[in-house]
Amino acid sequence: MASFLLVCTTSLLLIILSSYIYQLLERTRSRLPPGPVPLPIIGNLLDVASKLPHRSLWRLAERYGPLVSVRIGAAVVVVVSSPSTAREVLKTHNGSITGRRPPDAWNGAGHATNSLFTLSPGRRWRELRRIGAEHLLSPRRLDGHGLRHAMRAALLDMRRRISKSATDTAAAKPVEVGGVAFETMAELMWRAMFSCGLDAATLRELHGVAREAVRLALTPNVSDFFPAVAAMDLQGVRRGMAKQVGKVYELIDQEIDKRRRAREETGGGGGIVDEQEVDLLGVMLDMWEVDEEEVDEVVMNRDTIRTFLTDVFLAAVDSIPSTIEWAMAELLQNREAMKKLKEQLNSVLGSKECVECSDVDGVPYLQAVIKETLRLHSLVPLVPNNAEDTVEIQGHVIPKGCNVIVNLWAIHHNAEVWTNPCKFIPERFLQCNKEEFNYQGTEDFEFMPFSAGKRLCLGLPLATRMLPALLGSLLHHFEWTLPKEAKENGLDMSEKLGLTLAMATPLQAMVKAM
Ligand code: HEM
Repeated sequence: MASFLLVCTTSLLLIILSSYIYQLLERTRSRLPPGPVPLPIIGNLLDVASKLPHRSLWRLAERYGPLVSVRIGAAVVVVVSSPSTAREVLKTHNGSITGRRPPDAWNGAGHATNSLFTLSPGRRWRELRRIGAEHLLSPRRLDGHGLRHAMRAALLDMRRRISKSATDTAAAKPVEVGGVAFETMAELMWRAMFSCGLDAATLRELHGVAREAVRLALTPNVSDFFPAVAAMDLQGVRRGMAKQVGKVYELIDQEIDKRRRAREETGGGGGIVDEQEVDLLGVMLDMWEVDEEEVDEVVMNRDTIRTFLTDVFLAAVDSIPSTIEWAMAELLQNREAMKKLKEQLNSVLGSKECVECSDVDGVPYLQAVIKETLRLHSLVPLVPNNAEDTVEIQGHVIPKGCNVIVNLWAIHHNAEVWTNPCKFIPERFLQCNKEEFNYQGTEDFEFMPFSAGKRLCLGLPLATRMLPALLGSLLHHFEWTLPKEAKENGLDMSEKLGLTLAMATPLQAMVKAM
């Protein structure tokens, strides 16, 4: 028995050693970008494993250069960390490096099958993306009557809610800034999707669901690095995600059923108020009905509707509140910037009851504060792609099937591009020509919080309208200060990475009505 065990152990060690040597030789032969030497089996897991991978990958780039390759379990990953290498991925070779390999979590409830975030750029992705960009989240639709009305209603509700805390001076308690922004965005999205508001219990439930779903979405998961064991879902991440996504599906299904019944009763839309017919669900149901008649071209059905609406809902209630929270945290610590911004808002808005998106176009410092927040706290720090063909970048080979991560956070902190990259200086966006730093992914690929190329964020038109309107509203109508404890001990600015990069300790602030 002992000799049998010895033979088994020796064989196992030999297999591990030879696969290790093979990996090293393969790396030299294949002209992969440089990187740390991988260990047997786990590869470079120890070099990159961290709760904040954008920072550990940034440190690797400082040592090995703007193109680094690492091996994590069975996967080869190339990390891109400079404007010039990002241009190669997001422009020159954009046709070949926009594939997706969805994290296993996204397979929960089959979500990845129809999710724009995880579909590879085939026909289904193209069609869903076109529908999203042209019909659902286009500037024309967002500036149309229905959505402008929903935005206004959500902002007025926010003002009312904060006013309650602001006037209750006897028991003045700090307000959770991200929570307020979450409620506003959730209300807005529900109105935009279904033309109805959310009751307090559903709002609370959705807050819990969103928090858990964004945590699970990118949780480091052994199933992603060792696909051979993925079916077991050892950490329960896929099951957890299925549960959260399932709750949103359930609420969306109820709205779909309600609307379909109403359409049947009124003979296909007649009698239903106009507002409902132009909301996102109304537009998607119209497409579904057309698709049902043309059986060959089915893109829209119950699955695609609920996946799309779940995606945009979660993206909006996570990304925009997190950005607002970071911006407020920076402004609360930088009283000069806060004062300057409030003065500009005051001179442009005067005593306006509600800040609308169109008003705040004329407040350059507000736009600069938002850009600087998105640079310093890059909300989506890492953009994952998959190479669908082998390509060559700056003399290195990126093999087909390899994961290619663009480290937007590292690019936004590149000291060759940004003076004092770790400091909050909104003025840097005022000193340059306006076109130079638009949001569409600049020509020089130095500032691109929404990424660039074919997979540029679909929510960009909504985000660039809601961010200034929301931040402008918070600041124009209220006076904000840090709670006593944060004033004395400093604010905890540490990060937590979920679907987006959020503040690890939710920001609390004292508020007074103006
Ligand atoms: C501060 C706000 C936001 C930031 C910084 C942001 C950033 C990003 C980034 C960096 C990507 C990855 C692009 C790529 O793969 O190259 C992305 C994708 C995406 N975003 Fe956003 N986003 C924001 C808000 C939103 C909102 C509000 C929505 C929806 C209403 C949204 C919907 C999407 C979708 C659907 C994709 C996937 C696009 C695709 O792969 O085709 N985002 N976003």
